[in-house]
Amino acid sequence: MTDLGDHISPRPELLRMDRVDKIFNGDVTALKGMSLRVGEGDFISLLGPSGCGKSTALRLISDLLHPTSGRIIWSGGREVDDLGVVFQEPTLMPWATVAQNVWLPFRLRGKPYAEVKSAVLDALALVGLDGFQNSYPRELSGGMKMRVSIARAMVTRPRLILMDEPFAALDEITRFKLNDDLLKLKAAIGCTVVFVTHSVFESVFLSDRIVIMAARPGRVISELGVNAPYPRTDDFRTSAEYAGYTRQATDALRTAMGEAA
Ligand SMILES: Nc1ncnc2c1ncn2[C@@H]1O[C@H](COP(=O)(O)OP(=O)(O)OP(=O)(O)O)[C@@H](O)[C@H]1O
Repeated sequence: MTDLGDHISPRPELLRMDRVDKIFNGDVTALKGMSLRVGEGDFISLLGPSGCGKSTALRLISDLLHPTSGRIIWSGGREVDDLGVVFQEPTLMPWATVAQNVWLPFRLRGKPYAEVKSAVLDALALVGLDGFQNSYPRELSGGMKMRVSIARAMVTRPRLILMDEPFAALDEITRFKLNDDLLKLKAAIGCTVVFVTHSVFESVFLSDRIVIMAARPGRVISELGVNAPYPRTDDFRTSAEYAGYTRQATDALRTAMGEAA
């Protein structure tokens, strides 16, 4: 399935996975022939059963892993500040304050706190944590810790944010709230998001494109465009249109799981 998404995403290309295979230890085919076009400003969800290679795809895009074959090409090349990553666990430093945690990507690039303080405080304000800069992670709820993790990922204003099931461990109400806020944040900073999830509901609410994957070997089997306008609110969550998209995504996922069985 090459040139996937060329017909669906009209936006300028940010990056492209071109027939990427990833084989671990010579015998585990985590991904086979994955092609994906990511457009500037897209919100793409990778949806699929456990083991279909969703996290492997994110790690390949973030350069933590290298393809066994195929290529990942950034249009116009990639700068160090172009990428932010959010994992399922907030992965905060417990001994450091919220502000020090969010400062980390700058610190790793040798930038003193005083120089980037306003960017750190802006990022915290954008995730709804105004005034929490001197708190420690242990003083925060699970949802607030995830907000810090998101602030850290976007503090350098990356062009692309990769998110690997960031809300899976949260209760449903907190998850809804973070879904709402993530869309607002994306609109505010104008970034592109590639988001991994097991949840059909979450993928439909957030995405303009859902890439459905199957396991053994991990591969893309179909793509669903969600052509509902942003901003999306609770009205969208309770609409017939939303129900229709969740039905289509569920059917596609069922096919993916059937193919994998
Ligand atoms: N470092 C590794 N070494 C060997 N095999 C690996 C490695 N990382 C992933 N795999 C295997 O590659 C396949 C895809 O794994 P991956 O974690 O990408 O799937 P996933 O879709 O993200 O799964 P989940 O939804 O459970 O997180 C699995 O069979 C997994 O066991």
